[in-house]
Amino acid sequence: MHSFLSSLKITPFAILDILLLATIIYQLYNLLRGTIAANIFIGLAFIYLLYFIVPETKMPLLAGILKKVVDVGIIVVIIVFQQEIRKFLLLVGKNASLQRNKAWWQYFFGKKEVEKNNYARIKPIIDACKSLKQTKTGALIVFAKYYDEQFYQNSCEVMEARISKRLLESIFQKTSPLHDGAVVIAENKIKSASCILPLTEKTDLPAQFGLRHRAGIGVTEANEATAIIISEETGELSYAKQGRVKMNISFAELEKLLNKDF
Ligand SMILES: Nc1ncnc2c1ncn2[C@@H]1O[C@H](COP(=O)(O)OP(=O)(O)OP(=O)(O)O)[C@@H](O)[C@H]1O
Repeated sequence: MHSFLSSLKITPFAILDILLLATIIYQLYNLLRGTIAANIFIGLAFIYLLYFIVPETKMPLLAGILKKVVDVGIIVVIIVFQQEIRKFLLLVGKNASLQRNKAWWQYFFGKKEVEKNNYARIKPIIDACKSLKQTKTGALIVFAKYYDEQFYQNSCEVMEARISKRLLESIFQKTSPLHDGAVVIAENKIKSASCILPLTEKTDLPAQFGLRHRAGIGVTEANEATAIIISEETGELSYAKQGRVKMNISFAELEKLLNKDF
């Protein structure tokens, strides 16, 4: 035991190695938590475990089949977890560069100035949400950190419009041809409206969550995006980020969240 411990060298790289691995496992856990993919992952982990146990029990047929399954395991993992791998890579790549830009901006222009600019940017959105809540008009507003043309444009009406309270109100009016689906905001513009988004596959959501909420959560799982969901039934505001949702948030909370994320 002593010689085992003394053979372990704790170098800075070993610590970095452990920290990186822990971060990757944590991000994977976040991506898979509460989804069907989590059950598939457990199933695959179980098969992998059997692959190690069965040869010890001298059952050649089962061992042979398990070996064949594990041999093509990596291909199975890539196919089954295609969406999750995409989300994970997006998270690793795009988020890192965005945070860096924000930090540089704050360094040069000071935090106060950034907050002031941000408030001017988010005010029309908050005002629109207040009015939509009051009139119980259902709405879904997505804030995409990167506007993935391929992802959004196939299912959306392209807008490229300046953000304004009245425009957002008009889009979500029940008589508007664009009211069905989501508005996507990116690059400080309303990029598109009437977007059909992927629905979350989560099975542990509140019973009152229908398609609008599922789409709002789904888009934040598939993309580097956040979403405001206004319920037509109750007028309640929810905020989705990285596949998780905060329900019944106040406007003060919304302002804080948008200040941070938009
Ligand atoms: N895939 C989708 N992408 C974007 N929007 C969608 C999608 N599917 C449905 N919607 C929007 O959700 C509306 C239907 O909402 P539904 O009543 O099922 O949702 P909900 O989550 O219960 O919200 P509410 O509380 O407003 O009823 C549709 O009219 C449409 O505008």
